[in-house]
Amino acid sequence: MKQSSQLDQLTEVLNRRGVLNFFSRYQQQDKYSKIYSLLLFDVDHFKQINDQYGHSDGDRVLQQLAKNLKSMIRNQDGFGRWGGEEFILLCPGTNLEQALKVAEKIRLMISEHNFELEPSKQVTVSIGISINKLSTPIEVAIERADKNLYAAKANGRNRVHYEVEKH
Ligand SMILES: Nc1nc2c(ncn2[C@@H]2O[C@H](COP(=O)(O)OP(=O)(O)OP(=O)(O)O)[C@@H](O)[C@H]2O)c(=O)[nH]1
Repeated sequence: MKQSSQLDQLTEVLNRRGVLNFFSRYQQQDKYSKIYSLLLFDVDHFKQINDQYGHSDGDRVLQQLAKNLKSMIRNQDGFGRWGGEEFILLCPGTNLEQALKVAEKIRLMISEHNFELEPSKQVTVSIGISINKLSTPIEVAIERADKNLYAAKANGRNRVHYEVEKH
């Protein structure tokens, strides 16, 4: 059982503190994986959903989204709500090819899910990815993923973005 101080009350997935705690345990204890990937995703035009259907339907969308995600991630992954309509998935030992597959699976699953909004509406997410060494601090990994999330939004939303960083 996770402590309630580490769970988000609305969606019952890890909250920010829970994600940070998951990460520090992973970074200290993992002896095998040399890399981790981080997926940062954000519901597209969520303000419009709130405005059109009301805040409680908006809340329900976040709850269903979190529930669906929880059912498809691996045991070793860490998943939580980073804030507002933004979620984070941390995948130990996952390379770019695998991360792109996971992200695309999530994107497609959300875009095809019936959120039972009336009138019906497609809900989509944009996803930014970063691939990191085990020693990379989570703040850096998030910053990298956030740049890619921003690009995914700018390129039209409902998409996954990853760009190799130039050093
Ligand atoms: N219902 C509900 N709304 C929330 C919650 N947390 C944040 N929001 C709303 O989420 C909305 C986020 O809006 P923006 O940051 O403008 O982004 P967006 O409309 O999703 O647009 P893009 O991210 O650019 O696609 C705001 O209107 C917040 O009020 C929550 O717990 N429940």
